Amino acid sequence: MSEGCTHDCGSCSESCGSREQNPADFLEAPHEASTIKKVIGVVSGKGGVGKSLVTSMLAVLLRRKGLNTAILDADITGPSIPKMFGVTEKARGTEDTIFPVYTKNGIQIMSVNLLLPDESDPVVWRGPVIAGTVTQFWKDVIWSDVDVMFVDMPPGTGDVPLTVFQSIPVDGIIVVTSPQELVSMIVGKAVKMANMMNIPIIGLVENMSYLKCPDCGKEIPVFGESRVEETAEKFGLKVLGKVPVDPEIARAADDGKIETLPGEWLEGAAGQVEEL
Ligand SMILES: Nc1ncnc2c1ncn2[C@@H]1O[C@H](COP(=O)(O)OP(=O)(O)OP(=O)(O)O)[C@@H](O)[C@H]1O
Repeated sequence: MSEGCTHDCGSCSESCGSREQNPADFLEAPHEASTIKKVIGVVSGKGGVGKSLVTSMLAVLLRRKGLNTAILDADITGPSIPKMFGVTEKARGTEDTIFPVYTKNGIQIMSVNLLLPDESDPVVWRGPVIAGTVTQFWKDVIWSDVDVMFVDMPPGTGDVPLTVFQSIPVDGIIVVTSPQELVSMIVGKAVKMANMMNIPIIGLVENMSYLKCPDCGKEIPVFGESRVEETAEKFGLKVLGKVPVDPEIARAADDGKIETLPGEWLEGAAGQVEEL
């Protein structure tokens, strides 16, 4: 520690033993030909709660409003974005740049599945390689004139999501939960991670929240009563939307037709992202 240390590491270049790393120290610059105005991270406590569905629908809804949207699929070991959009074309590139693939409605996407020779090939890489791939998607891809980029994060709050948050300048986080989960614990972890990174949480989205009876319209809580409101209140967060369990949603996601879903349950969430 230098004499007269003010403990403000941000304004000092000395590499002393008590230096505290600032999250901004690890940020990577995007490709010089990229323009990205806003970056939103979408996280979940575990896999399969619908994080990719929520990411895709938000990109679709904002695209319908005329914004240029993009999805960086950071879920390297479980990439599902290209499948949801029915994109099978491979990404092209040069020696040191990669071009995203455009969906039918003009959303730019980049995913490891667009680079693998066969999309069913498993990715059996270790954490640092996975995090490095995500960073490459940020640095080496030429993202064209993007108003809002969504980053579909790897599930959980472990090492890989942490590294991703350190290297990409995320403006806000959306946490996707489902009623089957220990919501309070998951949201608590996401809040801690967001605080460590100095990134605001925009709010919570509950997926598979209820099933709407096709005959009487009653909302049935198939996976148990939702606790998302009380959790949101506990952590001072907003509930941005609740998505029902719906065979139409499953069909659209699995058949690559996510852009045809109305997606009205996430209009509020899309509005919040637009305002950020
Ligand atoms: N509300 C819903 N109604 C019906 N099916 C849904 C709903 N949400 C998600 N699904 C289905 O569940 C599957 C998993 O969804 P999704 O890929 O979005 O989850 P995920 O949290 O991103 O998972 P992972 O992190 O493991 O990739 C999808 O195939 C989709 O068809």
